[in-house]
Amino acid sequence: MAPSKVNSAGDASVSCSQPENGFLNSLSLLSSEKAVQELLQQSPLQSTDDHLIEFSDAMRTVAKALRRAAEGKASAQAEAAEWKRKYELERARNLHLEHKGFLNDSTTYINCHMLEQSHRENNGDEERTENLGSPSNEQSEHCCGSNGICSHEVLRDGDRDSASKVVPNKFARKASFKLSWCCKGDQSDQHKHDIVSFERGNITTAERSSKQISLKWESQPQTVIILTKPNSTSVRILCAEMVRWLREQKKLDIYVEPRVRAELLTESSYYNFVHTWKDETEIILLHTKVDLVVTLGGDGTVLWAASMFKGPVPPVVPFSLGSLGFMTPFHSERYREYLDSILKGPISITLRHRLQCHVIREAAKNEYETEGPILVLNEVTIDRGISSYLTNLECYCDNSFVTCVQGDGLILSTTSGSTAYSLAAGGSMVHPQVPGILFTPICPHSLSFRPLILPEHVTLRVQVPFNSRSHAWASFDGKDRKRLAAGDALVCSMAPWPVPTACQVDSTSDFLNSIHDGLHWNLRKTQSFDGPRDT
Ligand SMILES: NC(=O)c1ccc[n+]([C@@H]2O[C@H](COP(=O)([O-])OP(=O)(O)OC[C@H]3O[C@@H](n4cnc5c(N)ncnc54)[C@H](O)[C@@H]3O)[C@@H](O)[C@H]2O)c1
Ligand SMILES: Nc1ncnc2c1ncn2[C@@H]1O[C@H](COP(=O)(O)OP(=O)(O)OP(=O)(O)O)[C@@H](O)[C@H]1O
Repeated sequence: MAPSKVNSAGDASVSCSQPENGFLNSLSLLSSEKAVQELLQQSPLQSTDDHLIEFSDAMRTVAKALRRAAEGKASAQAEAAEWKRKYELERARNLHLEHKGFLNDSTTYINCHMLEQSHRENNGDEERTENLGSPSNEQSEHCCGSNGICSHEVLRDGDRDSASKVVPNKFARKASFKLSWCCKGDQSDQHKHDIVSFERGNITTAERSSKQISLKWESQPQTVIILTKPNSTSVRILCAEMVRWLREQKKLDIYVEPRVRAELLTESSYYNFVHTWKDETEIILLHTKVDLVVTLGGDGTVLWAASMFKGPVPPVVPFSLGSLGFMTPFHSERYREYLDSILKGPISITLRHRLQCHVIREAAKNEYETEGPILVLNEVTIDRGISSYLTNLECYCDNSFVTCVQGDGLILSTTSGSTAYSLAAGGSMVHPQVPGILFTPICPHSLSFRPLILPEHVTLRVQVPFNSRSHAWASFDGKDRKRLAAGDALVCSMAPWPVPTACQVDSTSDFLNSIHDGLHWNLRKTQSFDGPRDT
């Protein structure tokens, strides 16, 4: 009988030494197959299997340990980056103050103080000093008491000491305001943190989700920044008109971008009073000077405005001069009427949450090499860029494995961004006031990949694995593309600084108007009355 062999893969191979004898060959084949069956049931193979199972278990344990180590590293790096950013912000602020002589020159101190005082008095605004400079003793936790929160809490403008008490900024010219959560048209007594109450052992939910947020100025706004869509004649004309009106009728200080100031001055030297800034350091400090942001353009201009404020954002009034205008409820023709009532207040606002993203490089030797955070109002997208290969993205939520995205990419979106790219990729539309993060795949190569909505408190990590065929690309509100190489990760969580946007009516009406007018949501001709019906 011809000898039968089993190769390393467990396949049987038969050597036939006498090919001329067909009958004998068939016989030997049959007996070889039998021998193979017998061999397969023998213990050496069984034990090989056992070893393989043991080995793969061990590999899995090693992989798990490696993943945990990588996760620990990523979150430590994210935390380090956040501390670095805070340090840099503080340093920039100190440099700026030093530059202005506020810190060292006592003469300047007094002069500035007097100047500031006289400016306030000229504006009939002595009250503002009290608001900003001397929080009363009862204001131990929230200076506005329990019925609402103040501007410095929403804007978190960093003027707090380590014990989290408000450090009064004597020179701040910013108007202060108070936010309160109203329910069915009434001012609610409940503070924003009263989401649940525990009475007599029962847990009940407060009606937080139905509450409209109202902003009430506690001192008159004095400084407005106008941000405009570039290369638009209608925007340029409106901007010039609005600057003149705000100056002459409302006596406001006005900031515009350097490009816009140059355009205004080309038109007339009248616009010499308009302020601008020179460099990034001054942009970082804008939120300490500006009371209100006005945008003239479409949604892209609102995104642009939000991106200028890497920390706290003053209330934004978005005027619609674009094609879609999901976040721009104010019609530009009626700007006088709208601005008049907004400057008086109170106004309904939508607190639009932003996501804070860190790119963590595998190659970073230490936390100082980690890139600074990027804040997005709509979404961060991780996609395949120009690569023709599927993305392979490992996703974790608070260090638990979520899934691997194999497809064109992944969108991590805010609820404000739910009507933008995420919607086009099949995500749900979510009211902007709902706190959450949307996890929406882009063209997943799988039949069962439904989009997710995760709670606001989670930290998401999207990692390009080492066995990925190509790089991935991250983009932030459709801008600023960054390459993610194998081993790089993007860590994303809710940012502490929302964008407060003024509502035309209220948060819910504005959202519904946008999906009806902007997207023609569920538009269908009404079925006619005549025809068959249930009897
Ligand atoms: N396939 C898509 O739908 C797709 C692709 C790429 C980017 N985008 C979106 O474009 C945004 C960048 O906007 P841009 O103006 O700088 O670029 P853009 O000029 O290309 O305009 C994108 C369009 O998206 C609309 N849009 C933006 N934010 C929106 C929102 N929150 N809700 C509803 N519609 C919104 C804008 O009105 C505009 O019509 C990105 O954040 C992304 O969401 C969408
Ligand atoms: N001040 C600005 N400086 C530089 N770029 C800006 C500025 N404002 C807007 N942009 C950019 O210009 C582009 C178009 O802006 P925007 O979306 O506001 O106008 P639109 O396309 O006419 O309106 P819509 O978004 O409604 O279609 C966006 O990509 C946006 O990022």
